[in-house]
Amino acid sequence: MNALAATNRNFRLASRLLGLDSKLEKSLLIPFREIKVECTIPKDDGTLATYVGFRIQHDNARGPMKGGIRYHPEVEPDEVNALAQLMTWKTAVAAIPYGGAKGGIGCNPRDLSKSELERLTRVFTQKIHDLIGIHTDVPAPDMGTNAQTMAWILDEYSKFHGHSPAVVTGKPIVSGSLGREAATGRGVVYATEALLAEYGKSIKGMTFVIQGFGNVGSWASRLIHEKGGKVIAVSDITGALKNPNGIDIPELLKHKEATGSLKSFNGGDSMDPNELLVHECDVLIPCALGGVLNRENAADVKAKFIIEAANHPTDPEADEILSKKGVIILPDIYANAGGVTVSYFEWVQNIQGFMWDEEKVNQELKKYMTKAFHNIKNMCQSHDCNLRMGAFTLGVNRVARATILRGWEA
Ligand SMILES: NC(=O)C1=CN([C@@H]2O[C@H](COP(=O)(O)OP(=O)(O)OC[C@H]3O[C@@H](n4cnc5c(N)ncnc54)[C@H](O)[C@@H]3O)[C@@H](O)[C@H]2O)C=CC1
Ligand SMILES: O=C(O)CCC(=O)C(=O)O
Repeated sequence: MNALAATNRNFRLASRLLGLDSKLEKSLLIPFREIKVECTIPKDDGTLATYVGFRIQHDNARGPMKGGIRYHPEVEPDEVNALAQLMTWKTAVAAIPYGGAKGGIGCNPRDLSKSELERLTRVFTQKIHDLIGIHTDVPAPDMGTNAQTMAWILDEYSKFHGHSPAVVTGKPIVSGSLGREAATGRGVVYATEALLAEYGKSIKGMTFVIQGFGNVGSWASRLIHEKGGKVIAVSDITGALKNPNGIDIPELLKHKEATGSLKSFNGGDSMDPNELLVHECDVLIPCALGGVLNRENAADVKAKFIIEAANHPTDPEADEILSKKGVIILPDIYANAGGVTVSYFEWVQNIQGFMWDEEKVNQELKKYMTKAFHNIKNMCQSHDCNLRMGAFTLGVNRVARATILRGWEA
């Protein structure tokens, strides 16, 4: 099932549990604005290349729209639409005053030089600068983008509107927030701890398999390792490796930093990346692409818990198979909300012109993640549903209430 159909399906199931009427359902589902732009840049060799960029602004009933910008060859409008909608429910689950948006450019950032990436980011910003803003839509990093990308967007945007650090989050520390780079991975760990505590378990001594070793996957791995969890398999686009005794994550981070790859690390054996998702473990954490758990592999998954650090890693068909097997899934719109929560702290700091220390950022993040988990559990009890529907009903209900209060449902 494609990402948008899957997201719409989860929304409709939640809407039914909440008893929303069809007019309100429609107004919650239809995106506010869909932007598509062609970005032509000179390549380093003098030829011209054109890339298609999107920004889908889904909903602003609860505040400015918020969400990352992804650079990946598979970026296409339906998926960006789904990701934008997920942001609307995620910011509501996290109880931060934002709506949802997402953007992306169809390109392979690994094939572009740094100066080509800078030119592409600046052209994209020139095309959308009038449609984003501190109180309208605030982008952030996602797959294939990082703090440097955000610094280029800020610089280009500021040429048109004056210096405006709060127009993007996930920026370098000079005007960003301490703790933002680690925030999604840290939030994943807080969420995992909250879930495991329900089962009388903790991270220490449990086995973890992690798909993706970029921003989210590497921070989640590092923090799990620090807490005594055993990361027994990891993968990225360059390959996968396993070690039943636990991978030395600090050494792997050094190896990745030095070589740019997981390949030829001597602290583990290489493995088939497709086997990674069905590898024996206590906790599986997908931290890369959407739809990786699907009807082809769901029946073979051996993990007892799945923490959705990636956005929409589980196809609805897989959801059904996994839930019949008794696998507990912590859904993306909660599990990876640490990133956007610290983005909110960054935005607040930029607007106030006052920087928090890292301890305060992490303490506040833990407070928001813990509270959201308990709010989700309450929805699970009152609607007799699983964690995904608990999170969806929580998020959709908050957005529905704001929509009605603003008189937008008609
Ligand atoms: N960066 C953030 O703050 C947030 C990211 N997310 C989600 O987390 C996921 C990862 O994002 P980031 O870590 O920021 O991206 P990133 O670009 O820093 O890292 C992505 C990682 O996935 C790996 N990867 C790509 N294709 C793969 C494949 N076929 N098999 C295995 N690994 C593969 C890459 O090699 C890389 O290690 C995405 O789904 C993103 O939407 C969610 C919330 C916030
Ligand atoms: O930090 C943000 O504003 C958005 C992060 C994001 O794109 C996501 O949570 O999927």
